[in-house]
Amino acid sequence: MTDLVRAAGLLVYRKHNDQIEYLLLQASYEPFHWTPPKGHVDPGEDEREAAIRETSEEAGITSEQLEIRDGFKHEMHYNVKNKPKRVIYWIAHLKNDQEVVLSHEHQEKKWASLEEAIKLSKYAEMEKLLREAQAFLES
Ligand SMILES: Nc1ncnc2c1ncn2[C@H]1C[C@H](O)[C@@H](COP(=O)(O)OP(=O)(O)OP(=O)(O)O)O1
Ligand SMILES: [Mg+2]
Repeated sequence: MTDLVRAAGLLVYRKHNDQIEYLLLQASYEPFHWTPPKGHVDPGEDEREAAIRETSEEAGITSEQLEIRDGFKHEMHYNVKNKPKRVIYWIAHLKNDQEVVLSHEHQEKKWASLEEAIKLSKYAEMEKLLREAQAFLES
């Protein structure tokens, strides 16, 4: 699998009035899709390091502000331009309610409930991640 594209991200959540909200970012390029902060794994990096770095770059949230939850790791696969892509996600709790700062790669941000997040992200693989995360967080 030499041409597997490796990416990783953090499904960042906060609790607002007892409701879990997930951070989604909208790409500033077509198809203007919504995903959690994530991106490609750099040479010499592992997935978890890449997930933390991308969250810092894309949302301005550093690891000190996050608690990455033990016991949850989700792998998803899809094709981009006919090449297989694998994205590994962890769940991370945003401990303080600080401002999300976008990079040029995204044009909008949203703190979304489970159902809002499923609608925004559209993809079946994202719905699976979100439902699994919600079940984990409610257990
Ligand atoms: N879960 C998914 N299932 C199917 N297609 C998806 C999914 N997420 C995104 N896509 C689509 C949207 C785009 O057309 C294309 C690439 O999107 P994406 O994987 O988010 O990479 P990206 O290059 O925009 O960002 P990144 O560098 O953060 O990985 O795949
Ligand atoms: Mg990205």
